[in-house]
Amino acid sequence: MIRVGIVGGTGYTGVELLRLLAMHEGVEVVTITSRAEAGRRVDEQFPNLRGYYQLAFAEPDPGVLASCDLVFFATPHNVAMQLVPELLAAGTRIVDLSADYRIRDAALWSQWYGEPHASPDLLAHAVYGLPEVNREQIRQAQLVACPGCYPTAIQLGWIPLLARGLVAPEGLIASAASGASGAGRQAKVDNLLSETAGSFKAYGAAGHRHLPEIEQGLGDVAGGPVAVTFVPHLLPIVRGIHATLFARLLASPPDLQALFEDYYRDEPFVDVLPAGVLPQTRTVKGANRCQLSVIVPQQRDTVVVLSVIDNLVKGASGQAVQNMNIMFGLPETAGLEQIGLLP
Ligand SMILES: NC(=O)C1=CN([C@@H]2O[C@H](COP(=O)(O)OP(=O)(O)OC[C@H]3O[C@@H](n4cnc5c(N)ncnc54)[C@H](OP(=O)(O)O)[C@@H]3O)[C@@H](O)[C@H]2O)C=CC1
Ligand SMILES: CC(=O)N[C@@H](CCC(=O)OP(=O)(O)O)C(=O)O
Repeated sequence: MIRVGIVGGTGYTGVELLRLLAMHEGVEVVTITSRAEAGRRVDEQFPNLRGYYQLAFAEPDPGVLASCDLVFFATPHNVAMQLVPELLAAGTRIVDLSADYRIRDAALWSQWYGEPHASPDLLAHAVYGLPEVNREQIRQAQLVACPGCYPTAIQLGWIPLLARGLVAPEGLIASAASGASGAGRQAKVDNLLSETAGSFKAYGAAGHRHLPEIEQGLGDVAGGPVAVTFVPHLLPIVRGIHATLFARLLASPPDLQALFEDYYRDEPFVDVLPAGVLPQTRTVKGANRCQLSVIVPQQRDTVVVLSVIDNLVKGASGQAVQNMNIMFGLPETAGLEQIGLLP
């Protein structure tokens, strides 16, 4: 049994980790933290978990966390980076769902996150936890930085085209939309039902903090710099991301449907839909799955990729469990076989 700790158990990604790990036979959750709810039973706070956990929330205790084989951080940025150095020194492995270790360049991180990085020396040791790109490095990693939700949907859509050098790397355009759970469980006026329902809007259009992460990851795949225009939107749904990705083809392309199917043939959690079938957020809701379609509208020189994920599963907690499975030599699909909820 892998002894697991979770820091940040009362956010949406924390409770989603608990839901997924309850079905995972190789894991025992030994501690789960919340400062606000310390002492309260987990299944009292989240009745969907009744019968699965006997635990109560606890204050984060570095000693208890250091006794775990693996600690998940499901916390806002600037939390993991304070505790991770001590836990790594104790031999505990880390999967961080926050942005603290996603960007290799500490100055670039500070520019987008607005504060100095607390453990910049560890950035070079962190492995970016997108298994479809970094599976081999993840196996040995002590510290895995789980990708953000938009970066997961967007990178998986463009990777086959950039890896094969088929599109112009400097002119990539991503229009993506997220359900409101992407903003977390903190109370904010912008996320009230009456602010979101029945409406659709862009936000962060002048620059979103996921941009440097997307450009870094795609640059690694392309083998050189890429430039992305990224505009996120807020969808009046709870879960789901839909990304519409535009890129200019450099030459008359090969059969792109066959290329995508071939590229992701052995990936358990990336599903290239048949030609003519377009993805929907509801078919991946609750599932650790990215569904993709590739199209060349009007047979011109722009290729469009459509990519959907559940932001809380393949975009966060499911991907975190996938990383844990790889790190501990378990079947990659363990605990992650849920089918999307339709409708
Ligand atoms: N929501 C999503 O779709 C996605 C989120 N992420 C990332 O995952 C992380 C968690 O997101 P989400 O679950 O939405 O966040 P929430 O804001 O909903 O939850 C935050 C959790 O962190 C705990 N926490 C906050 N501050 C501290 C602190 N200083 N020390 C210890 N614990 C703290 C809170 O508990 P308490 O304050 O009681 O201790 C709470 O349990 C974020 O970094 C987010 O960016 C990544 C991908 C997708
Ligand atoms: C709808 C919504 O507000 N989404 C969030 C994305 C949250 C996320 O997952 O990003 P990190 O993991 O990098 O925090 C946003 O745009 O800020």
